[in-house]
Parts: sequence; C-alpha cells; structure tokens
Amino acid sequence: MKRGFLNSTKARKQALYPASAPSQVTAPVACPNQQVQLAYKPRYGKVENRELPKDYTPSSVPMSDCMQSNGVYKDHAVKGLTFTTIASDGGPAGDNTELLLEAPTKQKIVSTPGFLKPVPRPSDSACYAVRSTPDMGLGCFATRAIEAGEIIFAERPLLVVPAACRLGNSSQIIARYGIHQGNLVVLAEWEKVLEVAVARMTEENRTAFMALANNHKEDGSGPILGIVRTNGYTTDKIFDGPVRLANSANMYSLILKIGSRVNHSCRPNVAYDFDLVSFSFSFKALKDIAAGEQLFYSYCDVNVSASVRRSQLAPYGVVCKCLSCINATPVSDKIRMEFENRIGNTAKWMMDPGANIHHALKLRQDLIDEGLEGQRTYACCLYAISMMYMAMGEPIQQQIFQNEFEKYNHVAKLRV
Ligand SMILES: C[S@@+](CC[C@H](N)C(=O)[O-])C[C@H]1O[C@@H](n2cnc3c(N)ncnc32)[C@H](O)[C@@H]1O
Repeated sequence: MKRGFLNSTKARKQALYPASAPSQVTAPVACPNQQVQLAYKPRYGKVENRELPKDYTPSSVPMSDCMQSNGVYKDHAVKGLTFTTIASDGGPAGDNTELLLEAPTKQKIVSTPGFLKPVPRPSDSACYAVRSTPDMGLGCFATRAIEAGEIIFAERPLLVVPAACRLGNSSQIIARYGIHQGNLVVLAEWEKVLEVAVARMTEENRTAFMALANNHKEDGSGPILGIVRTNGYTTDKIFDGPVRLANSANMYSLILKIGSRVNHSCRPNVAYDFDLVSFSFSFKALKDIAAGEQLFYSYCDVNVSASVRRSQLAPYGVVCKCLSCINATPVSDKIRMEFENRIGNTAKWMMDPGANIHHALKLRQDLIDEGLEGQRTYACCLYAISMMYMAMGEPIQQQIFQNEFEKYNHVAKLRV
C-alpha cells in the first residue's frame, strides 16, 4: 500500500473498510471538530430481527436539482456533507468520481498543488483480467508475466464516502428506538444518503458499482452500504480536520471498479498507492507474478499470527486459505511477528559479517517462505546481505544480492 508496505500500522491505515466487531453495538462517537455523531463500526454477520420500527419513516434526501453542461450534477449539501463530483475533464467518463464529504475536506483536495492530473495509464493496460475464481467470487488475474514493481492498473475511485455513518442525529435515533432497532434505523438512514451519491453517478459507473460484491446482506446494511463495506479502501491522504483520528472515524472509504475485485491473501503480490494529484489508485506488483496467477492484496496485517489475521479478516467474510494460513504453526507465527525486529539487528550483524551472514540469509528465506517478498523488510535484508558480502570480500555474491535488492527496492523505495 502506499504505505509502501503491507505490514503493521501502515497497513491499518489503508486496509479495506475499517473492520467491525461481531454484533458490536454501534456506539455513536463524537467527532471533536464537528457537531456530528458517528455510527462507528456497524455490526457484521447475521443480525437476527432486522425489522425496522413500525413508526419509522425514512427521510427523504434531496437530489441535486441541476445538471451542468458536462453531464455532472452541481454540488449540493445535505446534513453538513457535500455531494460533489471529480469530473474526468476530457478523459473517459469512467474516470469520474462521486464524493460525499465535508466541504473543507473537498477544498483541501482540490487545492492540492497540481490537482487534477490525468490518471496515469500503464504502458500495457492488458496485463490483467477480471474473471471468476472457484471459491472467491470474481478476482483479478495476470494475463502475462508481470515484474515486481510494475504498475498493473490505475484508476479513479467510483465513489468516496465517509468511512462511518455520519447522520448528525444518530444519538437521537438510538435514544428513541433503543440500541438494536436504533442501529438498524441509522443504517437505513445512511443508505438513503448513499442512494443520492449513487444516483449522481454516470450510468456506466453506477452499473459497475452496483455489480460489486456485497457480503453485508444480513447485518442491516442496505445494498449500497453493503457494497461500500465489502469493497472500500482507505487512504491516509483523505480525512476531515487537521489530524487523522486514531479510530479512523474521520476517514473515507473509496470504492474502485477494478481494485475492489482484488481478493485477499496473507501472501500478497500487489499493493497500491493513492495519488491525490491525479486522484487515482495505482496497483503495482510486489513480486514477480506469472501469467495466469491471481492478484492478491492483503486486507489484514501480515506481521501478526494466523489467529489474529483470521479475526481481522472476519468482517470481510474471508476465511483465508493461503499457504501461510493452511500451514500456520507457532514457528511461522513467530517468524511473522518477529521479522521487523530481526532486521533491526543489521548494524550488529555488520560488525562481524562472516559470523552473522547466516542470520541475514535465514531472515530472507523466512520471508520467502511466508510469501512476503514485497515487504520493506525483504529489501532491507537484501541490502544488508549485499553489504555483508562486500565486507567479506565476496564480489560475486555481493553483486547477486545487489541486483536482487535493486529489483525489490523498486517496490520498497528505500533511500540508500
Ligand atoms: C473486495 S471483494 C473482492 C472481489 C470479490 N471476490 C468479487 O467477486 O467482486 C471482497 C470479497 O471477496 C471475497 N474474498 C476476498 N478474498 C477472499 C479469500 N481469500 N477467500 C475467500 N473469499 C475472498 C469475500 O467474499 C470478500 O468479502
């Protein structure tokens, strides 16, 4: 991820829609810089009795009353949020993005120096295809061999909406209907708001959006919120106010046409960057990918045990069957949990490279065995090995690892 990498805290910044706990109560959380209540972390899984209160009448959320000459609706504000469009401006209409966000956040985005550059187009747009998998719904596949570091596709999001249900009156709703039915009403009201954002889309984008997967059909989410929760990415480049809140409640969820078709693996072979200036995501290969191989992104932290990964994946309805999950042992758990610390020993290893080279080679092998060659740690490790061979006066080995380092540094972008 632009995180550069999938591990630890950075990965959390850019995971799919923030994970939620099973049957967790939707606690309205006050956002400090605004008078809104956030229905944060809605429940997932099967919620029994999804009947809305008899006396509940859904709000009517107004649609923009005016379309501009470029076929894009004018901005309009509802309940403190603005419906707006980033239009492709001469590019393909598929590059339009619909957004629902706070007005100052929109201002921050559009005043980014250089905004709005065209979406970067990879030289070969035909290196991937979306098709069926036997057990994961649709997925993205390489149609030819792709090298580590290569950009596979780039796209603007179809939709950008707050990562939490922001209604402003959630606490009154909960007070009136109680927690269980109040939560259902909050979700229903939020769906009404999202319906307007989707109605503003071009027909092409709306069709693509509504065709995305939805694994939130039984938790009270409406069809649009279900799609948002199943497919949303986050970026630490878009949030309300001066700082990103620790609970991510002021962040946004971004739903993509192609990126949202990428399935999960704890042995990811792709990562993404989000560029504010072109307002686009670029998905790049973390390692060499063979023709026909499926592209995988990690929806969870990769430097944690299999059981922690399992619990992080539960809200996505994913039971991961990657090699690392199937073959997980206490030893592999330890490897994942410790690889960041182990690379911290590099300076110590360099004091006596001959005696310590095996530590660095073992770390490299462990990362390969866990399918984590895209990690920054892997590139750091290759660099350390090449430096150690240099210090040992072994130029051939040094060159081999220098070359490998350069290949993976294309992904890791270490400054050395
Ligand atoms: C963002 S979508 C990915 C694309 C999706 N497969 C589709 O058909 O559009 C996420 C959903 O895909 C499925 N999925 C993703 N990774 C999976 C995996 N490793 N195993 C099983 N299902 C997976 C789950 O249903 C998950 O909720």
